[in-house]
Amino acid sequence: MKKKTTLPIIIGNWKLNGTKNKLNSFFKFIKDKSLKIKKNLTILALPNIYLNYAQELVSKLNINCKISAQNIDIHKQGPYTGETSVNMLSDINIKYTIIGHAERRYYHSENNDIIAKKFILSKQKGIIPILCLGENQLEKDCGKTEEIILSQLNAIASIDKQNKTIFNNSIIAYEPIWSIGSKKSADPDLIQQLHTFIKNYVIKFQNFNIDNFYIIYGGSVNEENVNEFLNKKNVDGCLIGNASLNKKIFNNILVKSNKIDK
Ligand SMILES: O=C[C@H](O)COP(=O)(O)O
Repeated sequence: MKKKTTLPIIIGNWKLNGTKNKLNSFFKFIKDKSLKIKKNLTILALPNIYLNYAQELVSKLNINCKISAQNIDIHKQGPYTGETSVNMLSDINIKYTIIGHAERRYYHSENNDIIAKKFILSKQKGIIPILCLGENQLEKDCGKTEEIILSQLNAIASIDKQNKTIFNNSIIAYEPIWSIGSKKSADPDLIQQLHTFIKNYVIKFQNFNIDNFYIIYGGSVNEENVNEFLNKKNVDGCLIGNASLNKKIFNNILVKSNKIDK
């Protein structure tokens, strides 16, 4: 993000889904609809095996959509079978990666320390981290939402205490775990409040020196509710799972979000 990003940021996360055929049909649809995504920063996060293919496809079709990875390994190279490094992403010109998605935290036991290391690694390589954080249902029920967010932010801030610009050139995706894939999106007013909480943390930590730092919401976002979130202050965009898998729905989300002035 060398120059200021144009908001809103709409990120589709295909998770463990997709084929070459699906990608062809998805981007062809977008192209045919002459989608007005010029205004948005639109990103599609794909399984590693499709990154290069998708990158070439959007370039060939001249579509204004960036391609992101969904994860990186904690190492840059070496005997780590099955992993993909930040160096490899950079080698194929990928500029974004999701870090610390709730599904990585849960299914792959990634803790705050691992995620903080990945965050730093991607920043060192000039790859924009899309850092996911958020509380689970139990933590929410116990009133621990802010405490959890704080511990996740502190893990990043404390990995290099001298670096008071660590959150610059990054995207934070606040995703309450209970809302992911549940069709139970969060209350947009609450999201505004929590995004403001996150932003204030970063402003204070960096002593107002914030630049190219964005906070987006994820969790059961669809074409009906997307603008309820985007209309809120300090909501710079959305991270969308299920609804990004359907080209027509994702297209509608992009068209709708383009009408928002941020
Ligand atoms: O990465 C996307 C989020 O996990 C949200 O997924 P969802 O839109 O299917 O709830």
